[in-house]
Amino acid sequence: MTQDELKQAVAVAAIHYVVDGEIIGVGTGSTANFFIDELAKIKHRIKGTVASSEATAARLRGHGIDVFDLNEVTSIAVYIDGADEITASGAMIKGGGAALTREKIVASVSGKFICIADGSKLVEVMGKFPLPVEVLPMARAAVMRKLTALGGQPKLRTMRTNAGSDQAFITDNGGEIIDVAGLAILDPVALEREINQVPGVIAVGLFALRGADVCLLGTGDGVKTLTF
Ligand SMILES: O=C(CO)[C@H](O)[C@H](O)COP(=O)(O)O
Repeated sequence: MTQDELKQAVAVAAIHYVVDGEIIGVGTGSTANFFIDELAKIKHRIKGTVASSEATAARLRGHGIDVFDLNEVTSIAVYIDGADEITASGAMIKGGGAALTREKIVASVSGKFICIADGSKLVEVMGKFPLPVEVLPMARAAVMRKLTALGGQPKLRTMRTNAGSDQAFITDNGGEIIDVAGLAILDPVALEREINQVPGVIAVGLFALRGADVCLLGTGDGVKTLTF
């Protein structure tokens, strides 16, 4: 099976976790996009959604699915999102799609976090995928020095402009993303706490303090359910 077929399979499996009549938190990325397309088929069963990015909100609205501002909502039954890496204990690296801050906020107010991922995302030790950290632009250099001191190799995420030059990638929140390579994350909870308290950090893409409750993992042998 291709990686896209595995993503599609876990998106279909995730529909089982959608709670009728409730608000559903929706993540960002290619796997989440497959899920949005599946959710559209049962949109009459849910009250609406909260989106973790402008891109996700646009895709949901494109399907005619209601998207609520988080401030209008008191509870979210379940949050469904992909991951860049996930461990056997449910800790994740997220933020490859630059939506880590909103993803963390929506996940934090959700009853359950269902991670949907193809099998390549399951790792023993996280860190091969560079850890995304969203920062206030004025703190970029200071935070990079701290991340270097922690043993990482930080790099500012850039994007190519229409004019062909590179400029800092700007998130939905007006932040910048630093991708940190070279970390072997042996204690994800401790590292998440440590990076969280660096002034200028908006959010770190480590989801260990609040990890996944369930991971639907797409494999050649079908969708495996890991419960944490
Ligand atoms: O954290 C994310 C976006 O910020 C995504 O969940 C993560 O990057 C996985 O993306 P994909 O489903 O495209 O592999």
